[in-house]
Amino acid sequence: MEAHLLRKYFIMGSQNCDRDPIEILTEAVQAGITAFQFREKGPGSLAGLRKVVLGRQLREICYEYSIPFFVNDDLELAKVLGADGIHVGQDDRFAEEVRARFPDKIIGLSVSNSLELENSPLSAVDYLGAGPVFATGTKSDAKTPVGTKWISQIRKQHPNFPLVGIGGINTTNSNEVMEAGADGVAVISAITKAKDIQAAVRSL
Ligand SMILES: Cc1ncc(COP(=O)(O)OP(=O)(O)O)c(N)n1
Ligand SMILES: Cc1nc(C(=O)O)sc1CCOP(=O)(O)O
Ligand SMILES: [Mg+2]
Repeated sequence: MEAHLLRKYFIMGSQNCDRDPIEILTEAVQAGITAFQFREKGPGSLAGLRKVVLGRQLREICYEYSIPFFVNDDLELAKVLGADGIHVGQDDRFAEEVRARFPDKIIGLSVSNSLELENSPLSAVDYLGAGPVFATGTKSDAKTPVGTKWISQIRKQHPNFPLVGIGGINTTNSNEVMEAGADGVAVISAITKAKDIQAAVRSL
């Protein structure tokens, strides 16, 4: 994949939103996000048909603005929505299985420590999501923050592998993540909770 697509990677589900998710994503794409992940998960999230209906609307916005659209975890949903990519974690479906099923989609994999990295099938995935870099209140089962050191360690081991930092990243600390060697930053609350999404995306 082209690593520049990871530069400002926005992740969102309706459970992250205090107002209409369609409005939030529209403002974010207009402000210059480079990728979007639909992560409808956790307390307050939609299920079943309501999840699919929202996913279709968000997918359409990304299509209109030529932004790659990813689905988190849910392979069936990714298929139904015609997603460009899928993000899976260490506790989700095996990345090789996802690759076998979706040879043409962009596949992202989470890595939080050296053991996970060593055991990761890098040949089956297109980018790594590394974190949580900083403490996050958004994901209740997030691991202990690993700091920007984790980003620089991965970058040292894999100089050219597409890499995005995630977890507690905001407009004031995103530069640290970039300086450590990431190709980009993946954020939820830095955009969903921003008073001015245009300014937030610009600063990231
Ligand atoms: C870009 C990106 N990186 C990491 C994650 C986290 O994935 P995972 O560890 O599977 O946790 P959940 O998001 O499924 O709760 C991600 N979603 N995106
Ligand atoms: C979805 C997710 N994954 C993480 C990981 O470490 O893998 S942290 C996280 C939540 C990111 O939300 P915020 O930008 O609001 O901190
Ligand atoms: Mg997951």
